[in-house]
This record gives sequence, C-alpha cells and structure tokens, in this order.
Amino acid sequence: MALAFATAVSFKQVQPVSAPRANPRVVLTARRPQRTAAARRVTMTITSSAKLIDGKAIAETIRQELKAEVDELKAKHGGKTPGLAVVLVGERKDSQTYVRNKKKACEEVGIASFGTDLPETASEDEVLKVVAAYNADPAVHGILVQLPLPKHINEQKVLDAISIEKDVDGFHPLNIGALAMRGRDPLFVPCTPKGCLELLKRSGVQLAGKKAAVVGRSNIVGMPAALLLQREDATVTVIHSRTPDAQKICAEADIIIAACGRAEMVGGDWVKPGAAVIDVGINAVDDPSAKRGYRLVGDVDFAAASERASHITPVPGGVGPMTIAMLLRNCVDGATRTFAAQA
Ligand SMILES: Nc1nc2c(c(=O)[nH]1)N[C@@H](CN(C=O)c1ccc(C(=O)N[C@@H](CCC(=O)O)C(=O)O)cc1)CN2
Repeated sequence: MALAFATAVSFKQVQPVSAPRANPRVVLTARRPQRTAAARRVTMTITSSAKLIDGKAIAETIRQELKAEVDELKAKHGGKTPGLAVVLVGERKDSQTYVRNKKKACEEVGIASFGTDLPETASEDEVLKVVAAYNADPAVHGILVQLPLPKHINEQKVLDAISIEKDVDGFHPLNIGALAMRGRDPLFVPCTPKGCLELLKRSGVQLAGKKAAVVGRSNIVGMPAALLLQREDATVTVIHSRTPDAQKICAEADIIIAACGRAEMVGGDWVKPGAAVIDVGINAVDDPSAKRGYRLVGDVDFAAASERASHITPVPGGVGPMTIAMLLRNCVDGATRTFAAQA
C-alpha cells in the first residue's frame, strides 16, 4: 500500500529478476515531508514485493545469445555476415548517442555495421536516395533511419521506402499491417514493444487471459505494443489523451505498459496490487543535485508503483537497452532468412 506519510528514510527491497533472489537490491526511497504531529509518530518501513526487471542484464544476455547465433550462422554460410545500415539525419545529441550505441552493439555480436550521416539540411530526396542504395546493397540485411527526422522531411515517406525485407524497425505499413492481422506474421516487429514483451516473458509474467492497459498510442510503441499483447491473448485497452477514467482502467489491469511520454504520469494508485509494470518513458527532469543537472525518470512513479507491482522496470536500465537488443535480434533474423533463401 502507498503510504501518505512516512517518517524518516524508508528502504524497500526490489529483487532483480535476473539476479539471485537471495541477494535483493536495496533501494533508498526519497525522504517525504512530515506534515502533522500524528504523521511524525507513525514510523513505517515500506517493504515492496516488486521484482525489478533488469533490462540491462537481460539485454546483455540476449547479446551473448546473438553472438553465438551469428558465429553459427557465419560458419554455416561460408563466412557471410549479417549487416545493419543506420541512417542519421541532423545533429541531435540523443540520436547520435543511440546510433553510436547501435554500432557498438553490432560490433559486440559480430554484425557488420554501415552508416550514413547526413546534415540537418539534407533534403527528403537525399535521404530517399541513401535508403534506395541500402535497399540494393546485398551486404545490408537491415536498414534503420534514426527518428525523429528533421521537420521538413516526411518521416512516413522515408519509412515506406525501406524494403520490407530489410525493415528491422518494423515500421513499414506492411509489417505493421501484418502485425495487426490474425493468421499473418510480420517479417519484423518494432524493437521497443518487442523488448517490452521479451522482458515480460523472460520474467515469467503470464499474458494469456490477462487484462493489459497500454498508456499511449504512438506508431512506434503504444500501438504495436497493444497488438503484440493481443497476439498473446491478453485483453488490451489503449489509453490516450482523450480517454476518460484512465486511472480506473489502468488500476484494473494485470499488465501496464506506460508509453505516454509524460514524466511519472502513472501514479502508484494507477497500479493494481500484483500487476506487472513496464515503463517505456525516458524523461529528463531538472535535478540540481545530479552531476548532469537533470535525472531520467519514466512515465511511471517508480517509488509508488513498486510498492504495489509484482514486477517493474526501472528507468534507466529497463526497456531502453532492450530496444537495441531487439534491433540486433531483428537484423540477425533478416540475415538468416536471406542466407537461407540464397543457399
Ligand atoms: N528508428 C528508430 N528511431 C528511434 C527508436 C527506434 O526504435 N527506432 N527509438 C528511440 C530511441 N532509441 C533507439 O533508437 C533508444 C532510446 C533509449 C535507449 C536506452 O538505452 N536508454 C537508456 C537511457 C539512456 C540515457 O542515459 O539517456 C535506458 O533507458 O536505460 C536506447 C535506444 C527513438 N528513436
């Protein structure tokens, strides 16, 4: 239960899913103000039963699995190597970091990486030409255009131009369309929602027959996450900015995927006791005490939600690292299909 007032510093134990249960991680929660004399007399320790889903550790395990798979693939196909091409347009620092991390991760698992960096002023035609060249390049099995693109470029037009056989982001309308259909399988599933489902499955969370709430309906996360949960036989409600009673709907869900892009919008009282909570948000909030002057928080109030959840992802170190691990997974899957067709 969430406590209105807790005196002194409280500790809660959050057990990492990927680490032995005997060694719980102790997390120090923030000191809350004492508002009344009565509150001061109440000394309680908040003990959480939530297991921490350690996305960083799970992503690391997946990279090791992929490295072994890539080695095997190369041995089987005469040294042929999976290849990923990443297109970056503009100078956004966060995008540059993500692209750098994607190339580093490729290197770690043995995927060849290719890249084209274009200036902020690049035209839509220039970007389309780069995509066309990678579509035609047999050494490339996956193409990713880092988003967001500068405003003058039609993002959907660029994503539509990627060959569906190389669409490792899974954003092409044909891949999304197949994801939405019963009896059809997309060639690729978008990486972040795929990572959310992988975290739930690897943490032993049951999906079939459960109620799920997805907060947010973006093309990149919310919408495909809802489709994926539905494919696993969960009953899914998508909550968006015009949804009445969002909190009530969420509080009835066994699984919550929060991807609304609003810092800590999903409060503790949005979480049904025992629910699994996956937090996709990455929001920077000012924090003069932090080295960078800010800290990252998710779309979920982690401290409050972890008092009620059965499983919860942290930010950072939850879904984020899985986005890149699933990109590598998709790239290896694409290359495997191509090599098999060529054999
Ligand atoms: N073409 C695409 N563009 C974008 C995607 C995508 O999947 N495809 N997703 C995001 C950005 N993204 C990958 O591209 C990404 C975001 C965050 C992380 C991550 O590991 N985050 C860390 C925190 C990082 C920090 O300290 O700032 C974490 O959550 O632990 C990886 C990849 C938008 N664009």
